[in-house]
Amino acid sequence: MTLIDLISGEAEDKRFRILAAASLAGAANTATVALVNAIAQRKSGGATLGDCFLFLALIAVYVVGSRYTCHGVSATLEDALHHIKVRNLEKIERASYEAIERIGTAEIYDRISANVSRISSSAALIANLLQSLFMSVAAGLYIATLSLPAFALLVLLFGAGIALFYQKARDIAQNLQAASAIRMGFFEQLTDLFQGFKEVKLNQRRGRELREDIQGTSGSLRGVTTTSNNALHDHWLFAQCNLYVGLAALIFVLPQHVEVEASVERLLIGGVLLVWGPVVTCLAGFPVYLESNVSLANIEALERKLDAAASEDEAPIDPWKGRLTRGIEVKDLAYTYAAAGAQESFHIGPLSLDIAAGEIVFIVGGNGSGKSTFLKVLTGLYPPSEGTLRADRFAVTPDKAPAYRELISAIYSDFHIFSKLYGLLGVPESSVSPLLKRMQIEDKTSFAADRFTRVDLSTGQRKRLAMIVTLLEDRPLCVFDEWAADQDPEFRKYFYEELLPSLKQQGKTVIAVSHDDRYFHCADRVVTMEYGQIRSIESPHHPGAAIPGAPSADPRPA
Ligand SMILES: Nc1ncnc2c1ncn2[C@@H]1O[C@H](COP(=O)(O)OP(=O)(O)OP(=O)(O)O)[C@@H](O)[C@H]1O
Repeated sequence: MTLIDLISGEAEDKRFRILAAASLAGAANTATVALVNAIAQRKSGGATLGDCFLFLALIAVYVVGSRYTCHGVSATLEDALHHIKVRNLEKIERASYEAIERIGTAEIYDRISANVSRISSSAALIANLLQSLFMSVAAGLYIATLSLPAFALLVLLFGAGIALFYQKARDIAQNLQAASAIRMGFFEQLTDLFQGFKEVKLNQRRGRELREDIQGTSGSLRGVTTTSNNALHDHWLFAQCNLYVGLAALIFVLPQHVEVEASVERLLIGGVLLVWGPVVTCLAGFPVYLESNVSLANIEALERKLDAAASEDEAPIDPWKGRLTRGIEVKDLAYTYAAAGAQESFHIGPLSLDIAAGEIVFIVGGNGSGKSTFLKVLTGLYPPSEGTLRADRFAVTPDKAPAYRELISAIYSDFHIFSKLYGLLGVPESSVSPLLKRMQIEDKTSFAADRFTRVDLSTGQRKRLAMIVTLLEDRPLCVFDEWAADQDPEFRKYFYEELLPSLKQQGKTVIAVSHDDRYFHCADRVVTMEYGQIRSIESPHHPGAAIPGAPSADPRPA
């Protein structure tokens, strides 16, 4: 799709009015020049009062037509871009977490913000282009009325020039596409720099090496952009030469073959100069037009990826209706990350585990044993590659996964606190304040107008804010990934010995990843993971008791 297709599709019934306004503006502009030419050619008398009125009327038509065209194109383009953004946001919402992780945030940010802005900046260009096009047509007709052979000669010359121009434009578009890919790499490296700024500050060599990499990318970008700009300038020169050829043909070639009066000759030259203005306008805007088309192609490519990633129905099947009464059954469940290069990708499973409603289960194990990955599968973020996940005996299939996730309130290790309490908008301050007190952060932040007044707190305090959100959500299944890791000893004790039991008392099921072995007794069962497998399932309240389904063999891969 090109920029013109986009605007044309969006304009619908406005399309005709915009085209009519552009053609009126173009024709009025041409007629103004023709009128001035005609007055200048008069042998006697000069301009009349009628000429003066006609002149003013033509200017008025031009102003009204041009204004309508510009405003119409700009509003239509902004409407189209707004729809693109809204459509993509909906697609992002319906895409699986796994797919968004794979696509990466750099590409999505770049397409939905930078590319959309680039297209937005071309509205004036398109409006000018439309008017210039009609002006060229009107000027062509004017030339045709003066001399048909001159008209035919110019159409032949300009037609050949335009065909060559567009042929070459394809190479430039490819260059612009390459520049766009490099620009995204540049953006990723800048993100790396700012996210790791502390680390860069502590290590000059790291900073230097990262800067060298970013400079390398910037250098590549400079190379590709310079090539594109040079090619565009060469194009512009070529088009200018094409016009000179047209003028030369009229002055030197035409009179050799066709009888042309001197006065007509002058008018013809005036006519060509009249075409010159709009053509130069079009040429000057050509780079922006090409770049906008590349941006549009990028957005379309992202949309295709999001379409392929759309795994979730807007109206999922919901057999649970917000309740979990029996529990969760995991049967031979496995998940494998997508392979990255030659390295074998990590996988968990096959895992089997039953979690009864109201139970507190700790998932423990060494770093990289697959605990967080298991939690993501358990919470319906990653679809199992094999096996089944059931809640209250209903299989969590893609058509039910969104409803299943509504049973869960989770604080992942890379949790996020939203700027507003989305999902809970309208919750009264009187419900939040006691929780701020309970989490001992009432002197650090408060709650007003659907948001916490401050969220720039310490990691442990931010986790307490996340816990407040969980408590407010009041869902039957609570999942915590190393929540206590950043808490002081006093609060860690509070989490294990008071908070978790109180959740259990409310009938909630709790699954928590933990490294705090001194609190393992707070769980009903402790599931130990190793190399993506369950190594053991123990019940701290019944040590040594045989746990059904607990594997005993060494799970390490052979
Ligand atoms: N997004 C990802 N893409 C590909 N592989 C991943 C991804 N996230 C994790 N892994 C792989 O999965 C392995 C297990 O990671 P996971 O976070 O599940 O471990 P963990 O047991 O929670 O570790 P820790 O105790 O350190 O938090 C990692 O070693 C890594 O190789």
